[in-house]
Amino acid sequence: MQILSIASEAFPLIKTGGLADVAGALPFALAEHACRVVTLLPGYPTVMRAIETAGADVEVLPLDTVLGAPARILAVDLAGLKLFVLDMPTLYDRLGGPYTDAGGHDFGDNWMRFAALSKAGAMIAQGAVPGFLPDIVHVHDWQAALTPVYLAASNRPRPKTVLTIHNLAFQGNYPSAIFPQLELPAATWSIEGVEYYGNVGYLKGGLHACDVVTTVSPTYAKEIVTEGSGMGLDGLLRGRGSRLVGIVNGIDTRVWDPASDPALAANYSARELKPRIHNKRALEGEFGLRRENGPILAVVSRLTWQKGLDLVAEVCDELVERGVRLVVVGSGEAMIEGTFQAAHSRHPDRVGVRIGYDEELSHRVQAGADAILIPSRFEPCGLTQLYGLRYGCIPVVAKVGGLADTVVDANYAAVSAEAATGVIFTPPDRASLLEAVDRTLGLYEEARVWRRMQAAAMKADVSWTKSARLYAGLYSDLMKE
Ligand SMILES: Nc1ncnc2c1ncn2[C@@H]1O[C@H](COP(=O)(O)OP(=O)(O)O[C@H]2O[C@H](CO)[C@@H](O)[C@H](O)[C@H]2O)[C@@H](O)[C@H]1O
Repeated sequence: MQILSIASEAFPLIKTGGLADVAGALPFALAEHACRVVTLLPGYPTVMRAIETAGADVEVLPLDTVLGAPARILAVDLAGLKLFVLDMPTLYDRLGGPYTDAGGHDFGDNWMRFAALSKAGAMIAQGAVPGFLPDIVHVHDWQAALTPVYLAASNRPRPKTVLTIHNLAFQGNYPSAIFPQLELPAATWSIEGVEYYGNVGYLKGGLHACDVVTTVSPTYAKEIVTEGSGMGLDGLLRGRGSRLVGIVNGIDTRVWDPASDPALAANYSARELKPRIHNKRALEGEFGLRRENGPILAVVSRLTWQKGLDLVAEVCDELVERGVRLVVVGSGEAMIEGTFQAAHSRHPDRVGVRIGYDEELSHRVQAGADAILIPSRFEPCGLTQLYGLRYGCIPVVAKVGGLADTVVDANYAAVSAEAATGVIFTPPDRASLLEAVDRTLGLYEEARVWRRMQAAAMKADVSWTKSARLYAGLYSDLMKE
């Protein structure tokens, strides 16, 4: 099967969050199921530089103008991924990140940048690149969600389409004034098309037009059809019935492997856990933490309301009172960043804070901390708890979305059966979080129980194996329709 995947980021070329991890790892797992995936990415400067640095062979393929501007497709193999890169310097060759300028503000023309990505994807899906015709088009999030809309609106043969929701909070809604520039037929300005309460809704349009909607965990698939968690799209999603499927994310177990990870001070495994302590000592050094025997709790995350990190920021003093040391790596809302920094000033050798994004450091934190706090208010899947499991960094998570699907709570029965892999709490509020921390500290005190939990966590299957099989099955069912 030939799959065209369309995403606005893919690890290791460009990453701001979990979408990149999934778009970068799933193609490898799907290869085991005879799916050949080519991923279409925008030609951001980092992507173009990576191509140049690697000295990779680039095939340049002409493309008709995309939304009125000249464009071309580069076909290249990079970091093991087969890529199409949409080279449109007017849209992508600029300073900043994939979505924001150097000051962190959204680019004003993101509607055009990602409509162009979607439109180019639709053109490729219908044979614009000689010799390439996909069986399935798999698009990710609002940035690629217009591809199924363009395809459904065309009267030429088209492949079947799958749209994956990684986070319903980001929908790509824009004023109606942009509609004429999207080059969509007038009929798509409708309730079955992209019209969304008088605006243009990219995700909304895609959710209607695609053949199957998937999201990244079974529990999130159930949550988003409810009014409380559907973010305005629950009615539409309910209407899709069995065409909405939850498939839990895996992780790239080659990149995330404590036994061989080059970022660590010492490698270790479920069988040989002892060297893990060297990573803890190294983490204490790196963050200037007081060296002692108590636990280190960690946060590696966007510092946002979604992730519930205002809750952690507010209880830093209580954590310190309990003898906990805390390490925070992340960036996001200024209030939360400031609260963590203030906690660091009050407790410089107990609360270590690194504001920013650092991929290697995130590996060292998972290897050196004892537990990772993930008190998300909603979480489609979550990957940091999976990294935590793999690295024996016990996840302490809110009972939502994929967190509930991937962690086994250390209740009495699970601990007795040596099946517990973490601590789950609900609701995501300050009191429950502190209770969960107390429970975690109690488990940590019992060294044998803790070691067994670490071993169970590290043995949990967090790979893509099962889920890649589900995606491959979904694709082949669609092809038979
Ligand atoms: N400061 C920092 N330095 C280094 N690394 C950092 C970092 N901050 C975050 N990261 C990394 O970014 C990724 C975040 O992935 P998540 O799945 O936890 O959340 P995200 O909300 O981005 O993804 C959305 O999409 C994914 C993929 O489907 C879903 O799992 C998730 O629930 C959904 O919200 C992880 O790889 C994490 O290690």
